Amino acid sequence: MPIRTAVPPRVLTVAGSDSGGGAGIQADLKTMLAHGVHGMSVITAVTAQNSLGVQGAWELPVDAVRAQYRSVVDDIGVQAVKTGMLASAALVETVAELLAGTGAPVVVDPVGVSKHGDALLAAEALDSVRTKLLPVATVATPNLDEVAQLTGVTVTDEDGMRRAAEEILAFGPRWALIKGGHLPGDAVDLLTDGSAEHWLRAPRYDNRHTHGTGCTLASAIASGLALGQDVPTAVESAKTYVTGAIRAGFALGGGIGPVDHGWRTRRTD
Ligand SMILES: Nc1ncnc2c1ncn2[C@@H]1O[C@H](COP(=O)(O)OP(=O)(O)O)[C@@H](O)[C@H]1O
Ligand SMILES: Cc1ncc(COP(=O)(O)OP(=O)(O)O)c(N)n1
Repeated sequence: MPIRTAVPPRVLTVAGSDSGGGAGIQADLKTMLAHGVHGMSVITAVTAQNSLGVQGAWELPVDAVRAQYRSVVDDIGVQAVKTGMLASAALVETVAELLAGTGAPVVVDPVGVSKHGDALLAAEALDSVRTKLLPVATVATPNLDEVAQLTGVTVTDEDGMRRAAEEILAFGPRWALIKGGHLPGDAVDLLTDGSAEHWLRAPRYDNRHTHGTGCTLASAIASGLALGQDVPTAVESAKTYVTGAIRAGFALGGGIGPVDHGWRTRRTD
């Protein structure tokens, strides 16, 4: 007797591997599993990484990235894509060119620097992110450091988040989600398409184990879009998921532990 007949939506992450399992491809696939979609990956770079930082990083050749993408898209198909660490200008441009033809919604997390301050994108790739990658994004999800790198705007308050969103939207994504996770006070993010404004507010959890927050949020948004949600609904629901994961983040190693991607299955209260 067949066990199941329904095929889950397929979501692709194009990102780097985090050996510690807290961010990157590993966070993305766990988040996708938690959302009931089928997660797939195009690995752009391999990092040696743990709770203390990034000890090494190696990019894959452009041809290896292209081949992984074609393998997945030409046979299996995708309902949404998320991008993360792209490492170099050549990889940013290759991925942007591939994504321009997908037809699926694309969530771009313009990963620049890890929480420990390790560079995950070459400085000379910033212009390719602005001119090639952001124009193909359905939603771009910069944190405030990435806003500063990409636009030169230093955000210190909610008005600054509005200005940052305008600058990011000028590069061409349909929606900008400016993450205010690095500001003090409540964890407030702004989602806007230039007309509608959605403020997402959550309590700030005083938990140092927050490795992988940005990857988790972007993958949860991509999962929601693949499930057929509109952008504001997918972002609201992703915010609820990442907030729960941060609240449940746990200590691993001697530094910053990961958020708990499985919090919905482990919570008892
Ligand atoms: N301590 C915290 N408590 C609750 N939410 C947080 C906390 N830190 C970050 N967030 C939220 O996590 C998400 C990811 O934001 P952020 O940490 O700024 O991204 P990144 O990992 O790219 O630096 C955002 O929704 C942000 O508001
Ligand atoms: C391989 C890899 N990709 C992305 C990141 C950054 O992830 P993020 O979710 O922004 O989490 P923090 O590094 O800020 O904790 C990464 N570290 N590694």
